[in-house]
Amino acid sequence: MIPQPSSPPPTPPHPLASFPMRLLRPPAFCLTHLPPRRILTPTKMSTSPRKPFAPPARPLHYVVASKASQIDAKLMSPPYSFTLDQLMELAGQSVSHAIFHTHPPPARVTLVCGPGNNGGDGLVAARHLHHFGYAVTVHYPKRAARPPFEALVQQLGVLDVPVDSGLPLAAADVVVDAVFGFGFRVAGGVREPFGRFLAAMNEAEGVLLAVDVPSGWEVDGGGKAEGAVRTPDVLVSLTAPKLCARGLHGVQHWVGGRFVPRRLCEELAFEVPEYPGIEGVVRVQ
Ligand SMILES: NC(=O)C1=CN([C@@H]2O[C@H](COP(=O)(O)OP(=O)(O)OC[C@H]3O[C@@H](n4cnc5c(N)ncnc54)[C@H](OP(=O)(O)O)[C@@H]3O)[C@@H](O)[C@H]2O)[C@@H](O)CC1
Ligand SMILES: [K+]
Repeated sequence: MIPQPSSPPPTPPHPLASFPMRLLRPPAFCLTHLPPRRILTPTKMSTSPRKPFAPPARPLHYVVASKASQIDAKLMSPPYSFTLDQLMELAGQSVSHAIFHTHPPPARVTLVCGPGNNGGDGLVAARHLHHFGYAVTVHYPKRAARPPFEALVQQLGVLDVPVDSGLPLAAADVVVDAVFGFGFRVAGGVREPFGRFLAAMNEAEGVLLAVDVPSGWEVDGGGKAEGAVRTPDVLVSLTAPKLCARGLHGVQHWVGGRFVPRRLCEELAFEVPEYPGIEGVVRVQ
């Protein structure tokens, strides 16, 4: 008789053997299954090939100033119930993202902020740009002494972002015009001290980027106040482009503000563009 090798003792069943397999698989978002993270340095970002621009499939919808303020008022009333702080944060963040796409850091950005909400958008953008690695300077000649503007200036102070009241403008690669938006009144021209700041922006070197509306331009038409800013190199329209942006040539045009409920678009009969992926801004021209 050939001795048979003694068989190993039977392995006891795994405690989870009867557990459904699909529950044992790691979920798709499990961190251990993500590919190793690539750290992008500013240099790598600025040299990476950019996606070619494809115009949007749907035609852009332009709004007049009265429609823009109606949209704002509705957004801040029930049932939409946004606060001004929220809208300003979203607007300013969109501007900072558009700057990142058009002019990645490292770069110097000078923002000129006006007395109203357009200026507030500039203050918010300045904070985000600081965190993205830009060298930021703010010029804010007429500070609004009310919420949320005071807090926005304090937040810049904590980051050591200089907030200057006067001129000359700090030298910059990108100059941001956040002086007037759809609240600008063309009658009577540009009042001081803003006339001097618009003139300084027109003389400044660097890319000129306008927030929502080029300052001094008639929002609803082709007119401009004397001393208005020149045609910007980049325009970031907020929520929906204003009528004065129609027919602009040679301007890189972005729209920001990916938060508008479909129901509001239907209620007020306006359209917003489609946004790619998780972007809060989209280039439309
Ligand atoms: N959902 C969105 O899209 C959101 C949009 N938001 C942003 O708000 C912007 C609209 O803001 P806004 O209504 O405060 O008006 P804005 O254009 O900043 O200017 C008003 C100031 O300018 C002054 N002023 C006027 N004419 C003048 C003149 N000729 N010469 C000198 N001064 C003049 C006027 O002074 P006043 O005549 O009242 O004395 C007042 O102080 C909008 O474009 C967008 O950027 C977000 O923040 C929120 C979400
Ligand atoms: K502006």
